[in-house]
This record gives sequence, structure tokens and C-alpha cells, in this order.
Amino acid sequence: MTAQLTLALSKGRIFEETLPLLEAAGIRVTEDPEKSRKLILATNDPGVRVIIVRASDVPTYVQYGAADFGVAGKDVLHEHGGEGLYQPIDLNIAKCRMSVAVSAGFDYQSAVHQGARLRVATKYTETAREHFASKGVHVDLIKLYGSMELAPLVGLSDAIVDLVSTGSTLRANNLVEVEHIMDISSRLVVNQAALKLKRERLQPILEAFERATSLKA
Ligand SMILES: Nc1ncnc2c1ncn2[C@@H]1O[C@H](COP(=O)(O)OP(=O)(O)OP(=O)(O)O)[C@@H](O)[C@H]1O
Ligand SMILES: O=P(O)(O)OC[C@H]1O[C@H](OP(=O)(O)OP(=O)(O)O)[C@H](O)[C@@H]1O
Repeated sequence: MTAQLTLALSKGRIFEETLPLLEAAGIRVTEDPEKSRKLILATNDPGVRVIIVRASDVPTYVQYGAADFGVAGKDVLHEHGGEGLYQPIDLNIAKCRMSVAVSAGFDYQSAVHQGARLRVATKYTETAREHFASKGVHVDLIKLYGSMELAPLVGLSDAIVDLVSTGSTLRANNLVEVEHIMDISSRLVVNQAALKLKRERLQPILEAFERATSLKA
């Protein structure tokens, strides 16, 4: 009997941008997560199923082997730490950057140089902690789960650490990007035990993903 493979994806951009890669491996998801409330989706391959989880939960499902493989942003992987995960391929999808942003009138350089504590609101506390520690800037981190752009506008924080792509969310809220922390794209992550035990099933899919990714680059 061939092993069943479970792929963890989040709804939205990661699901949409992974579909062509799956197709390159001959796999078609037969249900639409935007239309269905189902969390386990079938594919045309009876040996492969897709589970729909929150973007930030993908590494956890894969780490514990509840999914054999998944797709997660570098932002999410950096926060998770990557324990128990093999990360063979940068899929070059869901591309954006992690940045520090402040209200347009805020003098960030002076605030940083004066050595005062900076209040920083973010969902990405580990990444922010590392970034400011490497610069020797003292920060008070305020953990948020979304709509980070609001925090400086209502006095919750001096700065935010968030993802930026087109910059339109920052512009719409009169914020400016003052530091680029890292470029972000999504990676394929594989459970380390599954990589050994289900290698025969996984390998052709990983190879197809790799080919499709390099063709796109
Ligand atoms: N504006 C963007 N442009 C391109 N890629 C993005 C953008 N925003 C986020 N991403 C990338 O896509 C991934 C998934 O983002 P998505 O918005 O679907 O989930 P999320 O709302 O950040 O996560 P969660 O549901 O766990 O809170 C992010 O982890 C990031 O790597
Ligand atoms: O620079 P931009 O192109 O405006 O993208 C940046 C926004 O995208 C992400 O949010 P989210 O995924 O909630 O928003 P989206 O799906 O509307 O991009 C991120 O947290 C920013 O708020």
C-alpha cells in the first residue's frame, strides 16, 4: 500500500500560488476552500490530500507530522524557529518584505539615536526582537495579531514591524517605511521523519515543485 500524503496550506495567496506548482506535479485540488467550509480537501490523486490551516499554523502541523509537507512564508518560519522541519525549496511565491514603519511625522532616526526605548507593535515579535537587538536599540514589544498599521495612528506604538508588498496599506494610513528587515517568500517545508519514511512518494512532488519554481524564475 502506498503512503498517503497530507499537504498543509493556508487559504488565500499561498493556496492560490501553490496550485500551479501542484499542477506541475500532476495534482489538482478538487474543492475550492473559498467556497467550502471543509478543512480536508481531496485531490485528483487518492494518495494526496490538502488540509487548510492558518498561515502561522502550517509549521506546527508539519513539525508534528500531522501534515507531511506544507507551504509557509519565511516570516512565519522565522517566528516558529523551524524545529523538525526540512526546508528544501524557496518557492518564490507570496513575495513581500518585512519592514519597520512609523507615522509620516515621526523622527525615527532621532528616536533610535537618543537611546530611548521604542514601542514597537507587531505580530512578528521574534523577528523584531532580533532585529532591534542587533542594532542595539531598546524596544518594548507589543504583540498584535493583525491591523498593525493602526497602532502608531492611535498612540499604541511608535513603530510597527510588518509585511509590505506594494506599500499601499502604509500609504493609505500615512505611514512610511524606515527600515528593511528581510525579503520574504514562501518555502516548502517537509516533516523530517516523512522525508525518510515517505521519500518515494514525496521525491517526485518535490522535484516537480523545484522544476516549476526554476522555470518561473
Ligand atoms: N501583501 C502581501 N504580499 C505578498 N505576500 C504576502 C503579503 N502579506 C503576506 N504575505 C505572505 O503570505 C503569507 C500568508 O499571508 P496571509 O495573509 O494568507 O496570512 P496571515 O493573515 O498573515 O496569517 P494568519 O492567518 O496565520 O494570521 C504570509 O505569511 C507572508 O509570507
Ligand atoms: O504593501 P501592501 O501591498 O499593502 O501589503 C501589505 C499588507 O499585506 C498584509 O496584510 P493582509 O495579508 O491582511 O492584506 P492583503 O491580503 O490585503 O494584502 C500585510 O500585513 C500588510 O498589511
